[in-house]
Amino acid sequence: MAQKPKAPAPAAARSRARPSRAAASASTASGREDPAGRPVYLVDGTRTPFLRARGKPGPFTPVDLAVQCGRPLLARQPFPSETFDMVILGCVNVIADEMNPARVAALRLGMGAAMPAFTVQINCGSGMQSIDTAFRMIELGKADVILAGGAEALSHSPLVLSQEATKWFARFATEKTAWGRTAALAAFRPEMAKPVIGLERGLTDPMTELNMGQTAEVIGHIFGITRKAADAYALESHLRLSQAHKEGFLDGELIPAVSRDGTLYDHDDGVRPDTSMEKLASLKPVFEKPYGNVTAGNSSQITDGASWVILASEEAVKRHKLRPLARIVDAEWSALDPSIMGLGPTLCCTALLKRRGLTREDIDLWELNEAFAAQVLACLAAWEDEEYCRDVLGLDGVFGPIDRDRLNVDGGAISLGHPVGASGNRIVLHLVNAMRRLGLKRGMATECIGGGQGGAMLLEVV
Ligand SMILES: CC(=O)SCCNC(=O)CCNC(=O)[C@H](O)C(C)(C)COP(=O)(O)OP(=O)(O)OC[C@H]1O[C@@H](n2cnc3c(N)ncnc32)[C@H](O)[C@@H]1OP(=O)(O)O
Repeated sequence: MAQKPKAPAPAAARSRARPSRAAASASTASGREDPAGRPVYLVDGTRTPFLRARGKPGPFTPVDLAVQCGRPLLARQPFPSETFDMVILGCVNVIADEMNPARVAALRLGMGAAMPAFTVQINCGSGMQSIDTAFRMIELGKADVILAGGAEALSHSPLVLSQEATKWFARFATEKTAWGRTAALAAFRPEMAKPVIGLERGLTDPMTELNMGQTAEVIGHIFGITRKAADAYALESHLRLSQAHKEGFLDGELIPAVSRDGTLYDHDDGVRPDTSMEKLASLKPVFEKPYGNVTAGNSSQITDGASWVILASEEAVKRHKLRPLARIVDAEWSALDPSIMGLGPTLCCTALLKRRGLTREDIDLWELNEAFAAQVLACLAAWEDEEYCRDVLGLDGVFGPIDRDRLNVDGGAISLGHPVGASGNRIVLHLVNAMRRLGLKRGMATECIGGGQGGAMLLEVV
């Protein structure tokens, strides 16, 4: 069993009944029978460079990002864009002039006025949910070719005002007399102008009032993840991504973007090849001061970016002579206490493998979204913890270790950034490309989801 850290428990954990390894009342959708429908293939995909949010709105809105990597993707297909049956886009922070960004993106991509499109929002699971929804539609014979993506511009996140402010604006707008408007004006209080979702971009769970970093502190504490282990994980993430850039491992997947003023954005700008354990150790905890372990260096970065994949049925693959990259085998979603949301991957991956009659050893490559180093490491520790595996995952023995050489081999959200609505899509796309490069067969992409959920997708290279 992992050692408890010497520092006091994070305030987030002390201030409420601290969930133990076994306390998670968790569920998965695994009761569902496998519909054993038509095979579904991932045939292509692209993403934009991931660009750090730098305190002011960046060069691209969510739809701009979706269009930037969508246009070259559509252009390189052997069929016209009207062939798509549907466009599905994950986006968490939709901006006011891009309501239903899926549809706005489809129109701006020139996919025709008759192209149906909808947006999905399940926080950090949005970009993977779009793939799962497309997968199920094709599997059930409701569609043949779907464009499924995720787009997020955290630098453009709208500021959301309180219900009190909303009521005040409604009252002011509907007062018909000068006296009524004056009375409404007199009722305005400056604190009403304070956004309830502000520059922290909705990264606080509304039920527990813990922000995402605090939830990482909680599970890091439960599983005894040390600061040194988290920093070492973060350092490796930067080294792996910078190596992947150097070796051209991201070519084909990463598409440069050009802003309206003509500036070219052709690389992920969050990666720090020059970081070191010393530099990481010097950073102060951000979410639990002064004893926490989660810092700017071992957290995912706040970033803008988009990613698309194309899914196709077997018939569509034959008809358009497409080259499938992988088959989507199955997907699974789980839910758990929001204050330990980071453990979501342990539930859905375990349930998914069980349903498929597979074990951890059958998975050649893993992409586990790096929300926080402490969160990734807590998942790995949970899978090796007998009590957790028995009481929460319902296993007879431990799930077992995941080899670091098979996990996030080209870095992840700590070095690359985490545009929340896009990341789930990117990890699926990258998993497929990395498996093909390494000559591997079966991979799992998984992510924790703010609000207390987890998502997992199983793919096989064809
Ligand atoms: C379900 C889920 O997926 S939950 C996850 C959802 N996403 C999140 O919650 C986002 C989590 N991340 C964050 O909130 C933010 O990145 C924070 C609050 C941790 C940090 O934000 P910022 O302070 O803006 O980060 P920033 O990148 O500016 O780094 C702060 C400092 O650390 C330094 N730093 C950061 N990383 C490193 C590094 N790897 N090496 C050396 N220095 C570093 C920076 O240089 C900077 O120093 P400076 O102020 O002297 O320039």
